Amino acid sequence: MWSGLSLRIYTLESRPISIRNAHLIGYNAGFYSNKPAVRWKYTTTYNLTLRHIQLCTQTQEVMSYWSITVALLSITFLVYRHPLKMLSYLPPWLRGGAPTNQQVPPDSRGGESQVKVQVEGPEDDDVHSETTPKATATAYNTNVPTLSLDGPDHDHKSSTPQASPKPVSPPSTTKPVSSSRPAATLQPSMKYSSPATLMPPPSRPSMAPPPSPASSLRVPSNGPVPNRGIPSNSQQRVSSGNSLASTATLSAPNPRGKVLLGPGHSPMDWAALIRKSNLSGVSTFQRVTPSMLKSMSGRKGKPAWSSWQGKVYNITPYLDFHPGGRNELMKAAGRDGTNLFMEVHPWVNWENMLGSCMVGVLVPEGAGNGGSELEEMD
Ligand code: HEM
Repeated sequence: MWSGLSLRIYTLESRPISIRNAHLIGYNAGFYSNKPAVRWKYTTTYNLTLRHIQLCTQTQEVMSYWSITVALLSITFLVYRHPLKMLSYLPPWLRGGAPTNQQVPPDSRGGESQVKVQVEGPEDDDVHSETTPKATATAYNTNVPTLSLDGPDHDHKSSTPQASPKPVSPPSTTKPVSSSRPAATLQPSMKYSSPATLMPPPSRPSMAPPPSPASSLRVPSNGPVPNRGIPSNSQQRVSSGNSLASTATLSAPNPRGKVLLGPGHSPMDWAALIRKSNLSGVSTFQRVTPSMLKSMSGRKGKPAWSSWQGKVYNITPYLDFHPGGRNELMKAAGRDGTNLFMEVHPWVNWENMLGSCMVGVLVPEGAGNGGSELEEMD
């Protein structure tokens, strides 16, 4: 109806006019017209326009009332069905005395506000029967459930699950937290997730060193070398038991070419002996010439000396302790025994075993016996 009347008015005036002034223009045009038909037409149009305007005005009023009514009903329905959600759309000044986390920073809230949240927690069951401000507390408590765990006041009774931290209280070893910050609520979970409490003790390292193929060939840096068998390519010599043989060593060799040592002449006994006394047979270090070394052959009451890498040793005390026998060892007496030694058992540590038997150093012929110089060198 509205659009049809508007079209008629536009047609009569041949130009767009506002609806507010259309009836005035049509009325004036028909009033001053000489033709009755035109006058009637315009008058009718005028009357229709007036009626239309009246209808429109009434329609607008009715529509306005209906719109307002529908809007109010919708808002009421939404507030009734979703009070929490609708509360969030309200401006802060309309929420009144229901502070939320978004309004107040966590640091500025004291213990009283937190306790208030706890007390209002049980009222969540009455959300359907309470008004909108009552539902405000429910919304706040639901959005921030952790605030109810760190409430410092234990005298407030609360039936909410969040307000019962006692069953999961931290262990006694945990550092107590005096503050009511939410960090205290994390302690129960830290109890079960701490690696320090769950980490098993480290396994004990084995006291025995790992075996290695080279360990059997390693030359000990200190102490005597144990009585070991010769390698397959060693040149074993059987003790023949000549005139130099004593009762300390037996002439019967074993399959490895070693002789049977007498009682008290084991390698262990030799190790104990060299720790106790000086077995060199001289009071000071000697400058030993080759002729002097040759004279010390172990015969005719003289000690048996042997040189090894430029050093002279008195091997006489070791004769009865030598696993290869006296005769084998005497082959190096009065001469340099390096080659013989290295041919049989290069793995043996000569210096350690005969350290207490060292006489001096081998010097060229004519260098003389300079004991004082040896002492200075030592
Ligand atoms: C003065 C220096 C010497 C020392 C400290 C010495 C020490 C030893 C030791 C500790 C053993 C036992 C080796 C083992 O059980 O693995 C041994 C064995 C033996 N040594 Fe000597 N020795 C010396 C000189 C000589 C010389 C000069 C010869 C030969 C000319 C010789 C011939 C033997 C033989 C045949 C054996 C037995 C086989 C063996 O166990 O290897 N040794 N000696």
